[in-house]
Amino acid sequence: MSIIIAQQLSKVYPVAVKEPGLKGTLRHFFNRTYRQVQAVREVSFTLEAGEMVGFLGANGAGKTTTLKMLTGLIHPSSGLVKVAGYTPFERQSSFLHQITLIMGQKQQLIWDLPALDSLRINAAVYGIYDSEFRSRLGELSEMLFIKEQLKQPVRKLSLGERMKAELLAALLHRPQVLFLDEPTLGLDVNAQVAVRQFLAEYNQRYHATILLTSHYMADITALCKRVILIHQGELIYDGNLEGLLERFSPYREVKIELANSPQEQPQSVNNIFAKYGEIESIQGQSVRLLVQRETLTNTIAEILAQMEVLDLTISDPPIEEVIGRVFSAGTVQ
Ligand SMILES: Nc1ncnc2c1ncn2[C@@H]1O[C@H](COP(=O)(O)OP(=O)(O)OP(=O)(O)O)[C@@H](O)[C@H]1O
Repeated sequence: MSIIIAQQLSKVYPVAVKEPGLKGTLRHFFNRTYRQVQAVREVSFTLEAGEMVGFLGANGAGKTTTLKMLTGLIHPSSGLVKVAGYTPFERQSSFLHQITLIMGQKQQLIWDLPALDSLRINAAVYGIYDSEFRSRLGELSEMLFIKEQLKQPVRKLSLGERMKAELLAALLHRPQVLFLDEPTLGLDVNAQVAVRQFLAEYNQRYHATILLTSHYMADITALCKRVILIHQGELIYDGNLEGLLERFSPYREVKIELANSPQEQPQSVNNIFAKYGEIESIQGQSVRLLVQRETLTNTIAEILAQMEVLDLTISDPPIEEVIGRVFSAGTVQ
């Protein structure tokens, strides 16, 4: 059976509406009116044990709301949600032992204390015995390359070290299901890579299931074969990364290195290439075009027949660009 099941999951937030000024405040006090914000609308998906899935969406798409429903922090307005066989919002202790929620922008470690003290508190909360605590601490700190820093007050740690300590704290009870909301937010490139490597290793070692949101596509491409995309609260794609490119980008990027610089005026050069596809740039002998996938083979054959070409490469446009286009389009067919 799937370890995560979301069926027709919806969340509507009632938001109090207040007119400006004193009159508005008084009216609001005696007769409160509400507006409904549909944050998530009939979202359905399942995850199998051991899967690592990217959960993508623009700001305000409903990702955090969905994660909160999956971890039982909020009730769904309608729909069904099961995680590891439990109904999350019942918040049973045995359920909480199986999951963790890590939010990049929130911290659970106590700021003025060494991380080790917070870890000991967590161990006590989860009923982890001392010998087991030591062994898990040793294992996780080795995987995260953090040890001595755990003895310093958290406020003195770098952002990357703090995130590692946060991960350690969140995983001490060895959860099977990890919900990660922007775990690499604000980290420098090296720290991002370290967190990614750690997550991949945790997933492998414990066969853990991971649902991950991130605005850094590098996190997703490095870790997730499958992605779920939500847009304005609705699920618009669930499948592999390559399929996402096919579905939302009907183009491929063609880079051509010509043997000679075109002799014609810039406008005529544009006309020559415009018939092959959308011109991204023409700089000296280098031309970049977006060519429709269906016409790609014929177009390449024609270019090679018509021009002297030194080098030609075909690639998918960067995934950030494709997703950015989907989100900024406002609507998705
Ligand atoms: N407690 C709340 N009360 C009212 N509206 C809310 C509440 N939490 C979220 N919303 C609204 O629900 C929608 C979805 O928000 P959510 O935080 O789930 O999006 P998100 O995809 O996580 O965005 P981001 O990437 O910016 O974190 C937004 O329009 C947001 O304003």
